[in-house]
Amino acid sequence: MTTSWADSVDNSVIGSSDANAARPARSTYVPPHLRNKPPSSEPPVASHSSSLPANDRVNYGGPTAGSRGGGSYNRPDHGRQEYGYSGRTGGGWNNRGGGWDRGREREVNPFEDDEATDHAFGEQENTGINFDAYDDIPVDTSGENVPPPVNTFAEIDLGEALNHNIRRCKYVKPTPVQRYAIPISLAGRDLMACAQTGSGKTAAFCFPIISGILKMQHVQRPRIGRTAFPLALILSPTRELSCQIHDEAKKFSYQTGVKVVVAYGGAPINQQMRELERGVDILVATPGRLVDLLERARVSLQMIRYLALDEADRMLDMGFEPQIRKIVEQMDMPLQGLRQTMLFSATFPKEIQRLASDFLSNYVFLAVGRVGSSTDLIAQRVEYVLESDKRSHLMDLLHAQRENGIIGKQGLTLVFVETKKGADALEHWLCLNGFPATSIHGDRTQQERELALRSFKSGNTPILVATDVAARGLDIPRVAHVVNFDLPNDIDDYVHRIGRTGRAGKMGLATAFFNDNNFSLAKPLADLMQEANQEVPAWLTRFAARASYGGGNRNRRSGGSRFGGRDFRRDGQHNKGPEYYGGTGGYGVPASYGGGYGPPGVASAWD
Ligand SMILES: Nc1ncnc2c1ncn2[C@@H]1O[C@H](COP(=O)(O)OP(=O)(O)OP(=O)(O)O)[C@@H](O)[C@H]1O
Repeated sequence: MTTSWADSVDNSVIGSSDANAARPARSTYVPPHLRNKPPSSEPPVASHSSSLPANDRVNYGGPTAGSRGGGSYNRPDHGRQEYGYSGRTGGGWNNRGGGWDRGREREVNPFEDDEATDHAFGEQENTGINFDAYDDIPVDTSGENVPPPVNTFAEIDLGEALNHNIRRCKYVKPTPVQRYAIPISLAGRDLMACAQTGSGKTAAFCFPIISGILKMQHVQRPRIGRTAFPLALILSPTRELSCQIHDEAKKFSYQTGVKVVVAYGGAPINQQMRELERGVDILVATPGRLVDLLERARVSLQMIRYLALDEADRMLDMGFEPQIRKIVEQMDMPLQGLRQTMLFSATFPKEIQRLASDFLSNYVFLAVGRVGSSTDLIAQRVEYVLESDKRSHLMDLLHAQRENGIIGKQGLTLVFVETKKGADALEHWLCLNGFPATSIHGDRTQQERELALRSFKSGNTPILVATDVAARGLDIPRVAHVVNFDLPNDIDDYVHRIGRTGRAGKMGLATAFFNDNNFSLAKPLADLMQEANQEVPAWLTRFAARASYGGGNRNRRSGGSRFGGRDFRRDGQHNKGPEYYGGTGGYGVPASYGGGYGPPGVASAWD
């Protein structure tokens, strides 16, 4: 029995280095940042003895063995019972209850929404995937004893339940990144994977995690107050992306018994804490909200077996690195080697690769496609447009689209701007001019952000004006056109932005408005377009030449080899000190990277 705060500190589990170790029950969990603190009369963390079932996974064998501490998970689905906000009823919060209908304790069918959407858009199946587009894609792996790739899902032992969900997702065969990354991860190897936008990275890290959890035997988790002990942690830089990964992971783990929970900023934390109390195997989170939950002792990372960072280069750039280090290195997560770590992105600058290697152990580096580049599926146009002409130019584009019938439900347009104010103003102006638009940026409430995204996805407002908060990861079907109304400062941001179209083998169009203010982007943009077999206008080539001579190019990919993603370990310089990163040209002057994400003050837009 815990009698005092000091006792609870003494009794707490301190820095487990053995993720497999079963811990004796304690009544109060003390988060690592509070351990060894002097006793206080007011414990900062409420001590609750709880009879709630812990998340023990004992002998869980998949769909046929479907039982766990809290009851059977293999109940037939009885359809989606809406509670909370559905978007159709208006008001309130989107309920992301981990896919459970609490009223009836039944797992909600996550595929129902897809079926409804397919029906609404007259689509029967995922037939748009053009795998031929990927056939001659270059693939590069490095590291010791790299496990060989597979050609089909059947070749991989993912388990019947997961295979069934893959079929439900209408995934017929693995995409190239999945062909390589899944066997590497299933072999237990750490992985740094670069693959082009829209190429299926989410499944590439979710499948091995879910399959690994299903294979775990006798995992006994501590029963400590209200603390949740997830087995896997997936971190992503934005709230919307975390929600999307959560939705995908729920589909992949439907009726497997694996419980997925999401925690992100801007939404009520109490609701998320309640969900965590009900049990969690895979926690998908944004870093800020996770740190909050860790400090409140509502989550402990001591049982983590799998750590995945999506958009890993973004997660390790200047804005997020301290939070990520805190989560991974200063709380109670097992050390690298004792957990499996997977880092994924479409872009991986070398200085970030070096930082990332701190989190990895004997890892495999995988590059699929011209990494850091855009896919050939996106037709890229760049037009010289003065600041003062941008609105009328956009209007011309939209009118042309309307005439060609590619606006509305079947053809969504995503317009990127530099600032939150700029997003509001452009949205307002578009609406005034008869183009239904909405916007997403860091100054909008989370409810507004989620509502805007839903309205855009459904085609109700087929134009979304966005800041970089929507640049990464979001998988919105039917985005036909991405307009860079304001170009970003960083070429990697450009790659991610235009990657909101041309996904999963489908074609897309990206138009950029360029003017003298974008001088520093001229060379990397021209290089990138050339790499992707796009027509580079003569005036841009001239800008690029001037930029190379005049030192105007401070962008990190100025050296741009044809195969942009290379394992930095191969350079033989990765043991060098900081001077390596201060080199001229090529990758990385520290002052330039991160520049694309704006000053530190705007980082909140990403949380
Ligand atoms: N094997 C597959 N077969 C068919 N479709 C797939 C397959 N794998 C993934 N997809 C679909 O491809 C789309 C893009 O996948 P995903 O969002 O994981 O891309 P990504 O590589 O993470 O992109 P980004 O770099 O923008 O984050 C999704 O709609 C997903 O459902």
